[in-house]
Amino acid sequence: MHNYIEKVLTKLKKRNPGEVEFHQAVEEVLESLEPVLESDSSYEENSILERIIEPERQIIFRVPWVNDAGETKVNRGFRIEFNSALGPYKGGLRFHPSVYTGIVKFLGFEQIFKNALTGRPIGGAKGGSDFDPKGKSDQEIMRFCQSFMTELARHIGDKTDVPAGDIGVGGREIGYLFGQYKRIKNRYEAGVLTGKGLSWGGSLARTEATGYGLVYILAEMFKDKQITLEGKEVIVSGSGNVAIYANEKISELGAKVVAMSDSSGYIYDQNGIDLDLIKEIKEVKRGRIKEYLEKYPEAEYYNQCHDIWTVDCDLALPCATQNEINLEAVKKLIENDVIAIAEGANMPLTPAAIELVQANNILYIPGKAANAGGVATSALEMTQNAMFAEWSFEEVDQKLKQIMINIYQEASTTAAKYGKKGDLVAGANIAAFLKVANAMLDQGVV
Ligand SMILES: NC(=O)C1=CN([C@@H]2O[C@H](COP(=O)(O)OP(=O)(O)OC[C@H]3O[C@@H](n4cnc5c(N)ncnc54)[C@H](O)[C@@H]3O)[C@@H](O)[C@H]2O)C=CC1
Ligand SMILES: O=C(O)CCC(=O)C(=O)O
Repeated sequence: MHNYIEKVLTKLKKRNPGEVEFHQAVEEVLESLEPVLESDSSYEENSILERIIEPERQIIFRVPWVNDAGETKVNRGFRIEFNSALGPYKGGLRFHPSVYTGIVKFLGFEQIFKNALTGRPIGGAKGGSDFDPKGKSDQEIMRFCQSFMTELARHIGDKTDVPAGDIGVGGREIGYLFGQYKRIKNRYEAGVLTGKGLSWGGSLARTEATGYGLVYILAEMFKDKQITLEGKEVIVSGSGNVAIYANEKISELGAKVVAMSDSSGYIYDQNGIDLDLIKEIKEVKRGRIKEYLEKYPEAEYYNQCHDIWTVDCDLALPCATQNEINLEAVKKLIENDVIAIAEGANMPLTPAAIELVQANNILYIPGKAANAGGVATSALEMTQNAMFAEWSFEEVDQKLKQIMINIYQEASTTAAKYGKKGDLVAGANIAAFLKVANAMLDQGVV
């Protein structure tokens, strides 16, 4: 490993003890930068790595709220404003009990590079809370969101920092957050959040964008490799926003999704998953995936969500959460002759899993390229808000598709240029790094 990278990683671990997901995300990016650092010493001379791994601002705050039983609860809120070299901070909010600084920092760090790949003028950020939305009433969710925004409001703005959804934060939560922001600021600032409702500043196709974008980039890679999607059997983990719309688009293109999951287990339906039923269970009833069996008793349910990767498939689309595919899971996928893995989730493969995937020449698209369609469409939502315009579904979808094609081509050509032909991890990391690092050089020591 390049001395400079090794020195920075050692310092990172010392200064951010215990934040293992953050270490993992940084290590993956920095390791691919070796050819760049060797060919241009200005990054080292200007301490770009030391600066790029240090968030510009970290906000941690108390979120008190009252549950339906009248008890006062306290959660912790986070917003990590990581890098603004390319534009206002941009990235989602995650509500999940596992959220702590290490998770928010890994997600914020990934977001810097993902956002750079979209070609839109957006910096990187992430936020959230250790609040668990599971089992909470609508009123409890609203009170929590209002309390969360009461503090967050002072830190964000349409030209400062623009949050959106992530795990546990969808259209309902964005609505409550936006309502409270508007009330506090006494100003209709549509561009302060993305993922809004269609009648109050949201963009058509933002709901579908991450899942659709994932399939668009996969389709572009398959076109390049002359492989067809038609008839392929697919595993999509998760059954939330990304998973549902990845399923929708890949099915439309002729593939068959045979397994989906939630945090309690997974279902296998050899006839192909009935997506309308999944939407009903997850988007309307907010229920568990197991309820699928009530309509399709011949389908199978297993109560270990991680075992979904033992299902025979051609394509694996992890769309649930970080580190959901470990070495053991990848061995199983390879044994079952998987052709390609594309990451809808952020960092779903462990480092050992990625290494084995690459050693076996499995086609692989890393999350910061593969799931960039969501944030890219958020940037399109910001553009529409700034222009007081509303584009049609087809117009946004077409722009999204073109952005995903561009990301694939940029990652592929950059990989080849730096001697890593076919390695989209290196290609995506290097292409994104060059944009952000060069902007930082231009802007001086800030
Ligand atoms: N929503 C967006 O626009 C974007 C989301 N992502 C990433 O995609 C992933 C999913 O996010 P969303 O779909 O937005 O969240 P969501 O909250 O809509 O859905 C998450 C789904 O994953 C399931 N899940 C959680 N832990 C699981 C586990 N260990 N095994 C199986 N299923 C599990 C949940 O039950 C739920 O179905 C996350 O990694 C997120 O960071 C990435 C880019 C954009
Ligand atoms: O739309 C956005 O701003 C953020 C989406 C997101 O959280 C992500 O890309 O991981």
